[in-house]
Amino acid sequence: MTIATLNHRFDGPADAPVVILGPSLGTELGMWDAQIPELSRNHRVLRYDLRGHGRSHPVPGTDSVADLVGDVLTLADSYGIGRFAYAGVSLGGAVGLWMGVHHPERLTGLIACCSSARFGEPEGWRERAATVRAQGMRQLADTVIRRWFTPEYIEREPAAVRRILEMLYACPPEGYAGCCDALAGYDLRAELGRIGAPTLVIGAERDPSTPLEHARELAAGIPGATLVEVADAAHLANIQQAEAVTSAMLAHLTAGVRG
Ligand SMILES: O=C(O)CC1=CCC(=O)O1
Repeated sequence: MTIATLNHRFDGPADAPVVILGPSLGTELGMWDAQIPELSRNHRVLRYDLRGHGRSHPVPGTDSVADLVGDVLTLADSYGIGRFAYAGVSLGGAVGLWMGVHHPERLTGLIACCSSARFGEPEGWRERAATVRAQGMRQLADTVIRRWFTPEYIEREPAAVRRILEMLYACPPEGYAGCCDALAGYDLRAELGRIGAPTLVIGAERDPSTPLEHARELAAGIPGATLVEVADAAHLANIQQAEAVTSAMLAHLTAGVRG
């Protein structure tokens, strides 16, 4: 396993319970900005960039979700953070789910937003990795963004969409491709029952990347999980329906986690 040093940022009171926020493929820690004012009132919020994304350095070679989990645990260890709540969007959620199966002792609670136990066929991810390695991010970004927001939102909120598109354009192709390789090898379907942390699953009604069935499968497979289905949002529901997602997260972090 290789470990990367992750770019990260803290918000909120130093003595509050810690929640770590994991971003989705191709984005940066700023994708959580809408959640920070509320979450950081009573939590110490630690956000990070995935390896090879934003200001985190890439690690050459094929990545696995286990590697991405190792990065987060190493980051937490470097601050002496033993136990924490973890919330992630999409690939960021997969990092939390994998942690829930393999490192349950670290988690007080878990939130998986627009995530999945398996993100489609491995071959699709290998092809996507090859495409960005050969052609860069530009073309792919213009396609992918249409799965992240509904057409109405793209029309109504061009500045918000542009900001996320710029993250995708700026994502180093090798960092992005490495995380596509990690997604290709990721399949937690048979292991969801091992997750013991109190878990909230958030799905979005109009998410074409991880359709609602993925959220329902997660909630059905994780013992005691709560499912919240968010209306009128595509894949980046925490941005498109920031209020609904933030309040579901806060309710879980306040009442649902185990100290
Ligand atoms: O970018 C996509 O197509 C959807 C996605 C899968 C994993 C992730 O983080 O985003």
